[in-house]
Amino acid sequence: MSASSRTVPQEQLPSEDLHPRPMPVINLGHLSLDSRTRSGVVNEIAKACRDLGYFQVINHGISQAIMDRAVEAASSFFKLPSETKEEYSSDDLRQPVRYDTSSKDSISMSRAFLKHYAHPLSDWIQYWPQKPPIYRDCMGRYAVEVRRVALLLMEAILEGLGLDKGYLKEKFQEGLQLLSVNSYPKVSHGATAIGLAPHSDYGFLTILLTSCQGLEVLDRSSKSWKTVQQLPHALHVHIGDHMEVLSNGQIKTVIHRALLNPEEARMSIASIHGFALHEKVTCATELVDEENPQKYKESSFSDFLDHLTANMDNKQRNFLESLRM
Ligand SMILES: O=C(O)CCC(=O)C(=O)O
Ligand SMILES: [Fe+2]
Repeated sequence: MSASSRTVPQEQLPSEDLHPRPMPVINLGHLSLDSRTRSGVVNEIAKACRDLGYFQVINHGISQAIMDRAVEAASSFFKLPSETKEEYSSDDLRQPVRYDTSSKDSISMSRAFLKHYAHPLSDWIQYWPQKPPIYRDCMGRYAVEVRRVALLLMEAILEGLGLDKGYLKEKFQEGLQLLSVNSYPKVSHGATAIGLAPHSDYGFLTILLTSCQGLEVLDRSSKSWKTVQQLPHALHVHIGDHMEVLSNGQIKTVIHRALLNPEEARMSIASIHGFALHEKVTCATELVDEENPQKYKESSFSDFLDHLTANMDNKQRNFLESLRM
């Protein structure tokens, strides 16, 4: 993740409204229907990506039970005693599993998180917490399902950019999946209402499952925060830094933040999808020409980790800015 470096600090901008405004909701089931219906959905996704960079998906094929159990596993993990959770603490960003609280990374204002890789599951699951006993099974099932959705979405987004169906398919198939499992307390009197400060996510796209309202996205045209609606059985999707690079700036990364919920403690599970650790992401040559010269340098997830490590205490550690040509 990279913190935003816009001129007005996003922390200081008020949320535009207290009530969620409708956001595009895409029926993913329609992607597998006849080609006319599919291209209608691809166009809807392309428009949402170009205009906003975020949308929600329904009819994605992940059962409510799988989603509920993943949230339950996450919430049970954070209820464990601190000593148990701290077994996973590390300053080394390359550890396969990492637990931390607000203190160290410069964007967690009031958040505890557990981050771990999830694909290929058989390589990583051995490092995941064994407590609570349901964690590996419930989070593993969700991870596999949400990755299937991410691959479907990637294919549709690339198609919407005019790239071939199957563009870089192998690199996406072999790509990494990072789960950021987040826990926020209920807002308490006199404390900051921001759980996670404004930032963008590094990968191509992020799919978020949240237990209750709290996520906000920065609307580029009005420069105001939009509350992300909490629709039953929907998942929220937003574009990350590497999709902006791949599309040569045709679609842009999304600055977002998490507010604490006044009613209840909040859990979220962000599934971030990118290429494999050392695989470089570059602007698609098909989207570069004289009128649209290459706008970003190539980079990998490993380069991103190096950037974060070198800018640990720096709130302006914007990865995407460092790639601009
Ligand atoms: O908790 C949320 O709603 C957002 C989490 C997030 O942005 C992240 O983990 O990168
Ligand atoms: Fe994020």
